[in-house]
Amino acid sequence: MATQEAVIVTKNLTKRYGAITAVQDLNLEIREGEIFGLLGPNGAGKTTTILMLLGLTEPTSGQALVKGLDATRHPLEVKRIVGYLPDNVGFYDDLTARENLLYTAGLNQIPPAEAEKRVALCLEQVGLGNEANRKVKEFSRGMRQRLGIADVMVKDPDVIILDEPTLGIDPEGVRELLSLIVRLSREGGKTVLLSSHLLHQVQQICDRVGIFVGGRLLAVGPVALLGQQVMAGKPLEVELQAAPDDDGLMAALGSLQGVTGVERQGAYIRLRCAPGCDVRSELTPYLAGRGYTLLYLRARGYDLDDIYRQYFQGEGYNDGLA
Ligand SMILES: Nc1ncnc2c1ncn2[C@@H]1O[C@H](COP(=O)(O)OP(=O)(O)OP(=O)(O)O)[C@@H](O)[C@H]1O
Repeated sequence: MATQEAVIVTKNLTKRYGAITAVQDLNLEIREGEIFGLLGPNGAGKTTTILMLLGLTEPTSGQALVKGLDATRHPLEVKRIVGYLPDNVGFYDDLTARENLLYTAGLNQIPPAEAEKRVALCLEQVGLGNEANRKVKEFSRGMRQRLGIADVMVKDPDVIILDEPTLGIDPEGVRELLSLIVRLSREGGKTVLLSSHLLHQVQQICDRVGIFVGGRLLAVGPVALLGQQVMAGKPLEVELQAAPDDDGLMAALGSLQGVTGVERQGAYIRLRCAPGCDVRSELTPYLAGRGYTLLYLRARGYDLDDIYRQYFQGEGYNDGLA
């Protein structure tokens, strides 16, 4: 569980590449044991931020601190406490999973007997215990990512940074990977920073998210709170499905008091409510009284896709980033 102690802190962190400002005045605090999602489209500055936190890129101005250590001044100490999974993790394809992790253990000066134990445990933790002696070239992308997490775990870091960890993995693989990340945080007490543009996935596991666009952090908080902020003062829109889905249903919905608009959107019907009005609690009895059954109901604007879109629209971005 997250405590109040900040493990990752950035203070007016800024990085310019010539005329391009990749990261602008970033002020962020990530607490111990927290899973924090850094969200943004390609080019938002996520990777640049991560590289500055690891001491791999020098900030133009400002500071990146990990457990109080300035990443620019103490890159080696920071690397000791941070495990980093880049978006394109590299392994020796002709070596087995176990041999690859033993190599990492060696680089981290873990004594051989201890290394054998840790490697076996890490492979077990990521569900690759039975694949330890298979060559990595036979692994799927999902297996490689899990091996990447095992590789990060070998040195038992306090902080884990994952750059687009779920990219290119099938839905089942994504589920496994996300539950693994949650276990590392909840059971292992690790602080996790992950970057992603895959919103539904991040929404499931992050305690807080930061929305990052054009090098600037536009909003930070738990997903539910960001939803409330984005939607404050706007009329409620709900999305629903009901059966039987006939013309009478549309007419009935249109005559419900407090509804100002009804339209079809693909498989769903979208209702717009009058300002300050919320018809959700009335819908089930209202429809049941007219012979309809409510099958699905959701308030729009409160999940991460909607929140993200609102911020992008404000910044001149458009849809299609799910
Ligand atoms: N070494 C570099 N030299 C010049 N410009 C760079 C360099 N690295 C990044 N940039 C620029 O900085 C901006 C932020 O890039 P960054 O890779 O941090 O974004 P990102 O959010 O991680 O995106 P992606 O998901 O595509 O990796 C981009 O405009 C990019 O072109």
